Amino acid sequence: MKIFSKEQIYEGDRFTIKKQNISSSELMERAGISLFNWLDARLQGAPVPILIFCGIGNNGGDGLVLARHLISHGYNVKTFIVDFSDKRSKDFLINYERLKETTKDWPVSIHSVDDFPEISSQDIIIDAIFGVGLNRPISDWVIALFKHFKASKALTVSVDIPSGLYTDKTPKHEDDVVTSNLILSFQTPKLVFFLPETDKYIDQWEILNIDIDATYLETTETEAEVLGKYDVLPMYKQRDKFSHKGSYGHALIIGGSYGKIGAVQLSSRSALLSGVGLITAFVPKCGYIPLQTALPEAMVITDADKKLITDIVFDIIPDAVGIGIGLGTDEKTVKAFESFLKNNTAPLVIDADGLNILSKNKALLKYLKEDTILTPHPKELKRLIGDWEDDFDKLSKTKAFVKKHKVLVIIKGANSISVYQDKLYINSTGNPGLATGGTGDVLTGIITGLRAQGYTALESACFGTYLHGKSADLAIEFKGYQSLIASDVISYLGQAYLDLFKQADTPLSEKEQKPEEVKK
Ligand SMILES: NC(=O)C1=CN([C@@H]2O[C@H](COP(=O)(O)OP(=O)(O)OC[C@H]3O[C@@H](n4cnc5c(N)ncnc54)[C@H](O)[C@@H]3O)[C@@H](O)[C@H]2O)[C@H](O)CC1
Ligand SMILES: [K+]
Repeated sequence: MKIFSKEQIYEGDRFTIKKQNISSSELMERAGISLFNWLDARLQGAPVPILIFCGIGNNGGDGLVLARHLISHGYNVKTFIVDFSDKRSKDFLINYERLKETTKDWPVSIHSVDDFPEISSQDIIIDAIFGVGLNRPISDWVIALFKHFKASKALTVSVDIPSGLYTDKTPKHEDDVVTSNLILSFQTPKLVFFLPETDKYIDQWEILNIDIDATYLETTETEAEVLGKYDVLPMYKQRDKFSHKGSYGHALIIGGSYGKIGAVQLSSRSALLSGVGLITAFVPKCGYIPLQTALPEAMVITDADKKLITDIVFDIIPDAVGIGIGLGTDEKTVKAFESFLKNNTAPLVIDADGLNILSKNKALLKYLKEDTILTPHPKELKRLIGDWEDDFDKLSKTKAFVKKHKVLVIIKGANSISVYQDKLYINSTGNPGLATGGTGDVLTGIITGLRAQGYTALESACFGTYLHGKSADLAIEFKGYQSLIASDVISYLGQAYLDLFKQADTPLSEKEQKPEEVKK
């Protein structure tokens, strides 16, 4: 699913209005009706007090449309105008008048703390104060209103985006944003829904369709995309009836040091279960017996040294190499890594100590072949690209790094982001159960395995992170968050593949309804 920027959202509005020959207030009507349909389907006419707080721009306008439809369907609604500016938008004003026609009374205006209404924990707050148009610091009394919402403990539903959240920067203080329980966002999720620093403002979100022109949605290139099952499914490569083990590539995992052989075992096993035809592990001598015992399907090549990798030489021709897991950063290993980088021609995935060696020896970056995949967690990324001011700065610095070195970087985290050629691909699977040792080794193994099977760097990164997260999602249903270990993620990889072809068995939600159809 594409993530449109604020400018692209406004452009999509203009395009749709022109192409469908509708007015901007008709588009706002759709937005308000989609909110109404969503709420009505859940509330089923319940007389719960609904307090709608509207700003003076189009986000507020959406709130006014919602208020009108709820009121005319008999709901218990109180509408407030948060009067932070007298520059009311045209469509706000149209709907302000329309609401008056419906209720025969003006909504209540709030100008200061003295005007705040009492809010009970049983009420529902609709936050339609600021949408994507927020562009400067918010007045103190409006921030006090956000705090008043929070103190009430009422269920809070934000229209489009929690008020106070910018689309392109991180808020300075936590109190500057409405604490919302649910965001009903129009047409496209916003990038801030997926970033670690803004995660605390995002509880649940749903996308409401407002029929923005389909051609515009399809043809507009976006900076970011969030990848779900139907985005990765076309990447899947079917297996051919007459294929043999040579058809699915030979992956080589290079890593391990004394006490860290398990990492190589996890990576190699993951590569195997990702579907690779052959797997070889290159380890120090101490890894020979453990690997041959625990993973009989793997071939093992050993370094001359017992405990460390000191010279990476082998006589196989791998289709992809994953290097760095459990490797250590001993001087001899650094030398071996350097000479390997200079000579390697196979598609490459670098993780863990491989990344740490690169960070300490930036001169080695020039040896990275195009489309090398780097899989840093945030600390490794910081060592690689330097510190950042906020998540947006982190993304732009990563993009610059990716462009300069012509590589692909996967920023690992709750929503792992693959950064490639100026674009961000956000993974949608995974859960906090993955916060445990070894899961990164598993990811490296899966991605190396896919790469060896002929998936492109981008496909391997996107499909690999998807499968990795999906395995964990399926595994926790039986293991729970606490007891999930990296080996479980590998065990459920087969289920994650099978799940790609399972049909959704949930009925179509209101999201798929035509927004024009107000339910009677
Ligand atoms: N395609 C869609 O997604 C549609 C979305 N809609 C809704 O429109 C808003 C965006 O509306 P806009 O009028 O551009 O902005 P806001 O309502 O978010 O902002 C209010 C208004 O206030 C000014 N402003 C910004 N920051 C401040 C501040 N700190 N203090 C005072 N005033 C401020 C700003 O200049 C704006 O004019 C979107 O989120 C959706 O809810 C459309 O209804 C349909 C299409
Ligand atoms: K809002």
